[in-house]
Amino acid sequence: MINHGMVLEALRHVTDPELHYDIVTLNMVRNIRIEGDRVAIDVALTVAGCPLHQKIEQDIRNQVGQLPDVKDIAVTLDVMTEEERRTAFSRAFQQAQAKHPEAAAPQNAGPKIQPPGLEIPWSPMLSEDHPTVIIGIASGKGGVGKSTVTANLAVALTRLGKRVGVMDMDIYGFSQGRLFGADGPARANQEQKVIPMHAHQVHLVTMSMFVPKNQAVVWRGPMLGKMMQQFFTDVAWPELDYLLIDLPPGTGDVALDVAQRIPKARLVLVTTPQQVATEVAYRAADVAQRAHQRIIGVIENMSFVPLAHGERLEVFGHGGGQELAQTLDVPLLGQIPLEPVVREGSDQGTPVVLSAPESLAAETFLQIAQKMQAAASL
Ligand SMILES: Nc1ncnc2c1ncn2[C@@H]1O[C@H](COP(=O)(O)OP(=O)(O)OP(=O)(O)O)[C@@H](O)[C@H]1O
Repeated sequence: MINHGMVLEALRHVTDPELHYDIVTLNMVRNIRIEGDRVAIDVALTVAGCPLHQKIEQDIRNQVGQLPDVKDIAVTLDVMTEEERRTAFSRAFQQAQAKHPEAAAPQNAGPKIQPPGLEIPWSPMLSEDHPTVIIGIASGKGGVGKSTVTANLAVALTRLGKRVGVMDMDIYGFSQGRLFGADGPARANQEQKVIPMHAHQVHLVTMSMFVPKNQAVVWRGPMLGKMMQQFFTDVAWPELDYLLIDLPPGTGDVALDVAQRIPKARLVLVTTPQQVATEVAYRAADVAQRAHQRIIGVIENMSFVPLAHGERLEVFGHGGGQELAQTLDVPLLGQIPLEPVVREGSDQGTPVVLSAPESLAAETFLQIAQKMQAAASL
């Protein structure tokens, strides 16, 4: 005789291909009905039009089909309510924590997970009158050096005596851990909140603290918004003068979430001198401006290779940053040279501002940090 417990146990072997946890743990199984040798299962998917629904359905059929006496399986797929999605997300987050038992708090519990929701203030840091200045670092295109710029500006700000945090919201391409040479799973404090990593005087929270090494994150928009919320609510941020948020490239959900949920956040756009990069950056800026987000300046990265006698080799063309800044009517905060020391510093986990402080790039980062400070306070 099949019973409810046997079906549930079989379903524990079905994994959500995106969240990487089983569908029972994630609260995706809404209902199981058993009539003789017939089993009907109702499953709620995290988002509508989930492209992986066929795989989930097939896995359910495979697993439940292995139970003795099961002749017929009916699977009904629906979409989670907002409340169910929050629960699924929280559970995925908790599971990620549980996978690193060595990171557990003294009482052997993971960081507390607040059920995300508008009713809970994300963080006092977000209120307009809180002194922490929040700056999102954005780019239109990937690969223009946004993460490198974020890490170096953070370190440059500490050199100016500021207390700085970095929130790596570049969820798909998270790299801040590597750039800061910081590794290891999330650890929790007595209040069960995540303790940011601390490297080169910067407090850092990044996805690499929550996912196993080399595992890609394929969560979609709504989940990413929740992630950002948790990066505020469930992290024990210390007192900060600046919080820099490394945003994913483009104009995706996270950038819009920042605009809508953290209206006090300022935005800095990173581009290369190339026309195409500038055009894409402009589109990102356009979305930000329409969401009433204040852009405080443009940074042009990989502007030129410095040659002997002050000459410059403009590998990626000329003028993109200036043009973008003019179009947006904001200052061009600086032009960072393309220098091997920048990449080398990043690869070794020490941003160039510290690894080669005498380099032109390091000097430029410090100047930009000063200008950014001034621009953010206006
Ligand atoms: N000014 C520079 N000089 C030399 N190398 C640089 C410079 N800026 C960035 N790089 C190198 O370019 C590569 C891309 O940089 P980075 O990962 O910071 O880009 P990104 O815009 O954050 O990318 P994505 O958005 O795709 O994650 C890295 O290897 C980095 O070390």
